[in-house]
Amino acid sequence: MAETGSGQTPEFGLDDADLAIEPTVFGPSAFAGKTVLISGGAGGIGRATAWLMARCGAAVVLTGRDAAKLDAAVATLRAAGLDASAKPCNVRDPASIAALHDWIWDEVGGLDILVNSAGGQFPQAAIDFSVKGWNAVIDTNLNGTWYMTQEAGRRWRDAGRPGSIVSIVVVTRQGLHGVAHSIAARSGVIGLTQALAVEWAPLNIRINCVAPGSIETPGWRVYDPSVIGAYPRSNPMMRTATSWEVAEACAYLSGDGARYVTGEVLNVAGGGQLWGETWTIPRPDYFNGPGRTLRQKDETP
Ligand SMILES: CCCCCCCCC/C=C/C(=O)SCCNC(=O)CCNC(=O)[C@H](O)C(C)(C)COP(=O)(O)OP(=O)(O)OC[C@H]1O[C@@H](n2cnc3c(N)ncnc32)[C@H](O)[C@@H]1OP(=O)(O)O
Ligand SMILES: NC(=O)C1=CN([C@@H]2O[C@H](COP(=O)(O)OP(=O)(O)OC[C@H]3O[C@@H](n4cnc5c(N)ncnc54)[C@H](OP(=O)(O)O)[C@@H]3O)[C@@H](O)[C@H]2O)C=CC1
Repeated sequence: MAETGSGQTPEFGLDDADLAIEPTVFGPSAFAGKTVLISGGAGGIGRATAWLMARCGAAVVLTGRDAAKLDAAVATLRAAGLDASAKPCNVRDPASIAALHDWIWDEVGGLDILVNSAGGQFPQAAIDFSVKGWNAVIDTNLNGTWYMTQEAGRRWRDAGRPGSIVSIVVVTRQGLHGVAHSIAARSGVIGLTQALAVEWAPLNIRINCVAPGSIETPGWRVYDPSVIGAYPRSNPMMRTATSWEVAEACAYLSGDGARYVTGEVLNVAGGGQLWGETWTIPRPDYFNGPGRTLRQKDETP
């Protein structure tokens, strides 16, 4: 891993110097003339998506809560000759989202693509969730994604312009345990995406989700090292992935190559949606035992 322009190397994942040179299947003009808003744009997956689309000609607008983190990301993108700007916003706060969109439409000249990458959760057994903890995760991942999505949709409708949205979720069907609040929130986002794909087709707005597997990013800091050590075994490819591998999926789904695709969830999980398991908390002993045969079924495991 190389040093970033700001001299900081993230504990996990690719840094800006890596993102500046990662090879891509997309051409240098694939997003020319497009403005792309990326929430969580200074985080791992959002930052990689920003670099990819900016390197392919887009004007990228980053948002997140931490202004200093956003400014540092923009400085490095600009130093590479790319078109980047940022404005802080809390996706849990509709007023700050409205202010962000006012600025984008007044100062940047409108919007073409929204990537909802702001999100996260903390690992905890569901039975121990507090009301505040549950609400924090639902508010960030479900409500926050909805507020951003609705605001973008309204502006595109009012301007008579087409739009495209990609929301980052998690693999909800199997494989990710110890984050039930996040599974609930992301299942909501997936249902919302399917509903909006139909309702917003007349507005010429496409909307899809990307469900990443084990992607090495700064977001991993909240997981125990023993848990992180098991991530390569969460999928049949037996490896973790880079933020760049998710960014390329975001570029495909949000761009013209996917012009006939809406309401989809693209797993970028190395097949982890089919095989493998990931505990974000240490795996309970119950699941480490040999299991029971039919004759033993009434015995204590
Ligand atoms: C195939 C598939 C393979 C898939 C394989 C996938 C493997 C990797 C798994 C996924 C990885 C990622 O998504 S990583 C990328 C995402 N990034 C993150 O998750 C970063 C961390 N998460 C966040 O920051 C989240 O946004 C979030 C938790 C909602 C932060 O919300 P807030 O800013 O409000 O946070 P806080 O104020 O700190 O906390 C609010 C309350 O939440 C609760 N809370 C917070 N942290 C807590 C904790 N560690 N333990 C208990 N409770 C906690 C408390 O009640 C807090 O209130 P008090 O009690 O009053 O304090
Ligand atoms: N990494 C992985 O293995 C996986 C990640 N994902 C999901 O992908 C998405 C991106 O994750 P990743 O890049 O890894 O994580 P990061 O933690 O690196 O990035 C998430 C970003 O979201 C921003 N954010 C969080 N809450 C808010 C908020 N209320 N308002 C605005 N911005 C917010 C944070 O910025 P700031 O602190 O400045 O607000 C942060 O930079 C998340 O939804 C994550 O859960 C899903 C599966 C696996």
